Amino acid sequence: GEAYVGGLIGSGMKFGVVVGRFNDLVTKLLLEGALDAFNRHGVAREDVDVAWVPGSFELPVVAKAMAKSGKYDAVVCIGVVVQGATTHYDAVVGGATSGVLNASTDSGVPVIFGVLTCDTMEQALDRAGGKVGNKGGEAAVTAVEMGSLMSKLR
Ligand SMILES: O=c1[nH]c(NC[C@H](O)[C@H](O)[C@H](O)CO)c([N+](=O)[O-])c(=O)[nH]1
Repeated sequence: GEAYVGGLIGSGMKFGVVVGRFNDLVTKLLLEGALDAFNRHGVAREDVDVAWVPGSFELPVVAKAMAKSGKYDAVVCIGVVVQGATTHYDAVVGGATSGVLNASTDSGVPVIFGVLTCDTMEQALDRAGGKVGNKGGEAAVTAVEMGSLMSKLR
């Protein structure tokens, strides 16, 4: 039987990125990390389209539109939800999580969940280029691997 393996070189592939403006002190760092990772994995800057939305709750509708456009090998969603500062934390996280999953499974295009759900802003910053790494960069590499894998399944 076949062994399908996604590669980590994204040259010639196209990606969409949807970024939440809420907590943009951190989401900007996550986006930078994603763009840097795409570059390091051979993706040309002009092959990455970036859309900004007000918050994580708005990520799914734009991610789904990008995925269904047929223009992208994969879509990355970037957001930050901080429990300590959010009265409706569960609503935002729940909506973003189920919405992003639906955008992916409904369109058949990988939509990568790069939404930080942290207790404190410090934890979020640690995951946006701090001592824990950059989750935006990790989401971009996941997008390259998934885009590559999907192209082999067609
Ligand atoms: O991305 C976030 N959106 C948040 N709210 C906005 C939400 O995503 C929608 O933009 C808003 O509910 C309008 O639909 C947050 N808080 O509420 O704290 C948050 O921490 N992170």
